[in-house]
Amino acid sequence: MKKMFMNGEWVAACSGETREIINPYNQEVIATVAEGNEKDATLAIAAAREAFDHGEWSHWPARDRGKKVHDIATLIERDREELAELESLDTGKTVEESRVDMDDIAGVFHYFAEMADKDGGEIIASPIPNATSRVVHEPVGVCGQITPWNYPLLQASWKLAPALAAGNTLVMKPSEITPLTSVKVFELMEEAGVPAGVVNLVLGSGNSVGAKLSASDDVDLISFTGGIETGKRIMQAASSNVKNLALELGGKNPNIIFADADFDTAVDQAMNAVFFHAGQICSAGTRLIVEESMHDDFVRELVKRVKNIKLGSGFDEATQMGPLISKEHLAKVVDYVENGKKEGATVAVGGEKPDDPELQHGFFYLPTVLTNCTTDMSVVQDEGFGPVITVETFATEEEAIHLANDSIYGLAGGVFTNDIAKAQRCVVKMRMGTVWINDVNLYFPQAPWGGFKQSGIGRELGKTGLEEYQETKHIFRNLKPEPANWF
Ligand SMILES: NC(=O)c1ccc[n+]([C@@H]2O[C@H](COP(=O)([O-])OP(=O)(O)OC[C@H]3O[C@@H](n4cnc5c(N)ncnc54)[C@H](O)[C@@H]3O)[C@@H](O)[C@H]2O)c1
Ligand SMILES: C[N+](C)(C)CC=O
Repeated sequence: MKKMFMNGEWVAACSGETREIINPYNQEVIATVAEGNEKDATLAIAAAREAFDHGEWSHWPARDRGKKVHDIATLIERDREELAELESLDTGKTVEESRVDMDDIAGVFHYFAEMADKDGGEIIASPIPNATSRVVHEPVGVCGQITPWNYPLLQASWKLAPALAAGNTLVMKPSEITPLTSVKVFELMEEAGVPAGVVNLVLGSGNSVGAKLSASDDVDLISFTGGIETGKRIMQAASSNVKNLALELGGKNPNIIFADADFDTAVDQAMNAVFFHAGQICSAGTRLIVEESMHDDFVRELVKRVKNIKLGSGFDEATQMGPLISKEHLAKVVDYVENGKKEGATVAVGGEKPDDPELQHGFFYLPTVLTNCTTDMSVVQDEGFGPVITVETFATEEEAIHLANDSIYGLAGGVFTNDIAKAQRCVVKMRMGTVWINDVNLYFPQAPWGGFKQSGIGRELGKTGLEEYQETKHIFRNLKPEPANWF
């Protein structure tokens, strides 16, 4: 049984309960893990609180903390293949995709390790004579970190690395469906010699462990990646002690395709945007907004290529798309498409589960293109989180921008055109945290990631990703103390 990590020890759940982890490709049990609850969360929070309030970690020289974070990255690189296979077993994504994730993850740890000792604070020009004014950054304290199932270790790394580099202590709760690589990375952090109590892992459900982390007065910051409704609940719970809050929520991401775009690139990237990891990506380009004059050619080519996507086991090199994460999620995607059909969308390809006998034990759904879509349809407005792309058309640049912005979300979007001035005009008006020109779904440690509107609050990665884990302190020093004689 996989255990939880608290105060430097591997422990079972207080209740003794366990949970079975299922392979979404064939529904086989791949692991049994401890199933913690509020009591376990309380113990982990206490360990993190003690380590922050009375431990040495937050007072270590920043350079030494950076070295420790580098060591974690090196161990991830050493165990890259094991981690990638574990991630694919747990999520169903292809091992090739998981290998890319592991390289990204090691890169994130190296990036924040490098940043750990680069901040010397700032001297302010004091408006008061005979005084100095200095700004420094300090760790926030105890951080609660809650992650989703679609990119289990990648999303964890975006939280763990900056929190540690900045000198915080933390309690992480991974998704209860996909905890395996998080357990492994805590083993690596133990091996790297991160002091006891600094990093703590509690496994269990959102309603118990996650809710406890969000509401506890002993937690100073909550960083959450997941769905919008959960984010709203966490935001409410976090108000109990006015926690610092970072929310990375969902997206319904448009790709505007102008008729002057490179045709083959645009078709190819429209597919990359949505069919990686079966569309279970927050920034998946699920909403195609295509210029009227090229619509028919574009859809014809798209459908031709989508028909050839090979579904299967993530461990088969020929597989291009794996299953959805669970039976429940598959049922949601089925309903989502059925609703779209009722609203008038046309299924150009897909639109059902595959009938291939080899795929009947997994949670598979066919890659799907829906045409004749309009902005008022639920398939255009709601995040389906499956391999489903909707197609709308536009006649003018203004209309394309209007459609792209017609959403409660604002995570990411793309523009495909060979007219750079046109691209720049669109970028300025698109209300999203990331906009790609002639590309899709790119992210790297140096650039901030996060959403406008209801896609979230705050930014991970980049300089801002470290700042989320820092408090800012102003230190004023009077060089000529004397009575003010006001009273
Ligand atoms: N913006 C981003 O960078 C980003 C990245 C990845 C995923 N996501 C989003 O994540 C969602 C998919 O992930 P999911 O289905 O795991 O999301 P989810 O909201 O169901 O769960 C996410 C995490 O929250 C926990 N949780 C559930 N209820 C909770 C509660 N009441 N209090 C505290 N924690 C609770 C879950 O156990 C899990 O660990 C999608 O909407 C996707 O867009 C966003
Ligand atoms: C943030 N990202 C794109 C890595 C994963 C979103 O689900």
